[in-house]
Amino acid sequence: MTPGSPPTATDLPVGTVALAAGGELPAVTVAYETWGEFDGTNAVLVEHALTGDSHAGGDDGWWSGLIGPGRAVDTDRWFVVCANVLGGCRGTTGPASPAPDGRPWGSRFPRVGIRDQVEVEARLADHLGVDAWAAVLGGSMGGMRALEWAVARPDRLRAVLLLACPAAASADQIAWAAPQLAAIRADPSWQGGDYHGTGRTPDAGLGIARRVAHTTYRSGAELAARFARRREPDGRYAVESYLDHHAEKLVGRFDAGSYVVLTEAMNDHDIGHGRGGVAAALRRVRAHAVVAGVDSDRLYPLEQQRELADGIPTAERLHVITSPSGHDGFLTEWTQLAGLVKDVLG
Ligand SMILES: CC(=O)SCCNC(=O)CCNC(=O)[C@H](O)C(C)(C)COP(=O)(O)OP(=O)(O)OC[C@H]1O[C@@H](n2cnc3c(N)ncnc32)[C@H](O)[C@@H]1OP(=O)(O)O
Ligand SMILES: N[C@@H](CCO)C(=O)O
Repeated sequence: MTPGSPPTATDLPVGTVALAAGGELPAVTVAYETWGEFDGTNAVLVEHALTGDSHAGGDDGWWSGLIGPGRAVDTDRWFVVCANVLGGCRGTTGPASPAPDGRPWGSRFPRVGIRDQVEVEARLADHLGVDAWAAVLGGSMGGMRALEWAVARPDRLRAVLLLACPAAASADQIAWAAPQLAAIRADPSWQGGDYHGTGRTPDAGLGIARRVAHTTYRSGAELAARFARRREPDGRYAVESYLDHHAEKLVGRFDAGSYVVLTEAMNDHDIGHGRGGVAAALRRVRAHAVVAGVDSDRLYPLEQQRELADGIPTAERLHVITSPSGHDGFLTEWTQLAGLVKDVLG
């Protein structure tokens, strides 16, 4: 494929995955896209967040401002790979996928973690012939996977960008996830997680989850500046209408079962578990590390990225992204993100 040409999208079977917490998941498929041309040393892995997918680049990708010819991740130079995460709903095996018996996994889908997700990505790297990534870049849940790469497979990446992510999910983050999970499970259409193929989907529950989550992804100051106490012609507060819109969009493009699986994977994230604690785990990192947070992020506050920057021997300092957009700043602040990406890619 020639640099700058359209992405290639592929489904790759990677076999049975032995899960870090026990048990196994058979017949796993990973869906991924690539941009640019592989020369043996120039592969960059981009890790998506909770509701993202493999479509990071191109003109309509979720990181389109950063990935493409002449952009910070220049696809004329770098071979960019982005895979849909294990447990997701965009091609990689998740609860909506058929199990080996042909029925959807549904409630039978096991509890998978960030470590399992990275194991699947490592098999993809093996398939692509990538011995070591030039860099792994990720924010939020994608940052958790990038960190897992750097800690668990230090010889398989030369640089890492960790954006708006923690060493371990905090009580506050698990707390914000709790009403989201409860809303989905309380929806009568959830049917214990076995709603796939029944013609009923827990849209109301997923929509409530997104409203809660999206509020935590933005800052109070931003909401005040954008919406204040204004109302829509139908009487809803403008900020309610905004959340309704984001709920409706997510319901239209995402599976509630995946939302539950991935939210629990984030809750379970603890880079130090079984590795002598967070500090010991962070000391394993050898890749050049750039760590950044968003100053207005109330969900993954800067203290968490400071812990990473202080604990990772190869991280020089904490970079602070200035943004009114809260946690979502890692998806919107193109100019500042481009500077960080250039720093990582050297
Ligand atoms: C493009 C894709 O395919 S996305 C698929 C992959 N998705 C991901 O990776 C998830 C990551 N993305 C996201 O979470 C979000 O889309 C973000 C963070 C990028 C959005 O951030 P921003 O660009 O700052 O958008 P913002 O939060 O201001 O929302 C804008 C939307 O709100 C709508 N909106 C604004 N005010 C109101 C209001 N009062 N009432 C109703 N809707 C409103 C806008 O019309 C706009 O709608 P649109 O997105 O359908 O065009
Ligand atoms: N807006 C992001 C936030 C999660 O980090 C998403 O939907 O994936």
